[in-house]
Amino acid sequence: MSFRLQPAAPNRPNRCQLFGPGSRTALFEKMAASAADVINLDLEDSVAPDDKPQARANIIEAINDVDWGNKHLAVRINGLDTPYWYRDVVDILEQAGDRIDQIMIPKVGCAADVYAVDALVTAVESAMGRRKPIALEVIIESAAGIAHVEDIAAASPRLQAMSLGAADFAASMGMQTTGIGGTQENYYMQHGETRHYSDPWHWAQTAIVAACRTHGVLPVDGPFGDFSDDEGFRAQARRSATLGMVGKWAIHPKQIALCNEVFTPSAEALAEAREILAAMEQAKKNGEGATVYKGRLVDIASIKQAEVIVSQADLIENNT
Ligand SMILES: CC(C)(COP(=O)(O)OP(=O)(O)OC[C@H]1O[C@@H](n2cnc3c(N)ncnc32)[C@H](O)[C@@H]1OP(=O)(O)O)[C@@H](O)C(=O)NCCC(=O)NCCSC(=O)C[C@H](O)C(=O)O
Ligand SMILES: [Mg+2]
Repeated sequence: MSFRLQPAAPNRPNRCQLFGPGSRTALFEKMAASAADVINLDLEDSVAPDDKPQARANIIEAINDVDWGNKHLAVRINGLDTPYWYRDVVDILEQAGDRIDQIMIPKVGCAADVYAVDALVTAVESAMGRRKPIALEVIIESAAGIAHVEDIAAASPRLQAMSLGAADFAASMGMQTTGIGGTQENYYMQHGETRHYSDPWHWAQTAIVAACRTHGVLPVDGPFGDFSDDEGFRAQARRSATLGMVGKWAIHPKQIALCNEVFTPSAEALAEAREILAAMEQAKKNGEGATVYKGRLVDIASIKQAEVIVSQADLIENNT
């Protein structure tokens, strides 16, 4: 136990991050009208190289002109290994108004990657007299990223969120799969005649959650590629929520409701959390630190567990 308190993560809903290519302007109004908490306008891998300048211009226009309501509005810039990223940052922060909230940095491999973008953002903000500080989010999607995950989580006071990018992560790790998230056919234990499927993303997810929780950053699960597989999406998202992630990406509008369903505590979970708090309140009055709730132990740590669920529900109720 450390005497230092764990810092709180940003107090905003982040159940669903809806992505759309900056080159598909027809999607922007639909994204704005959706039920996603966060919008990620993309300049990176969903935009072909020849379309990058036009996509940048489209996104600047959309930031200025579309009514984004109360959505947290982010732009995914190109990676630091490309010639595009600095112009993404400079053009957006020079030409887009204050409605933009956040820049997402893909393929972050070390803390210095975040430092470099932070330095550029800080310089442009200062030169332009921008009053609203731009937040950052990062994607962990490489072997280097996961190896340096804790340093990355601590890299900038601007950092608000960190996602696992399953597709690039799998490629960087040399994983033998073309699936983006979810169950992988060849990742199982054999017990007698029965296959027990295991979760190849689990280790990276827990490393991300631990790094994020240590440094007050929101941990987010990335894409699930097969948007025709609702149950596969639910299973992946439920595992992520159980591990402490606060939300997941939607790469198709079908996935928005699934994100919101899984990352909003259910009425049953909320009722149980409130009953545990009431049971512990009664225990306190009785001078006890532990008591029995539905035949199981609850103690002072149970109060903190229950408060996670109650505060998630309150946050969503107060912001939607
Ligand atoms: C996946 C898509 C290319 C599918 O597009 P489309 O063929 O148009 O889908 P549908 O015909 O099924 O669309 C039905 C209606 O929904 C609208 N739509 C489609 N996509 C979106 C969206 N993203 N936001 C809002 N609305 C959307 C269509 O216009 C249809 O509307 P209507 O005609 O009125 O009914 C497409 O969904 C898409 O481009 N998705 C996002 C892709 C993307 O951004 N990818 C980047 C993130 S994932 C990644 O980069 C990997 C990661 O980094 C890693 O390494 O893991
Ligand atoms: Mg990627």
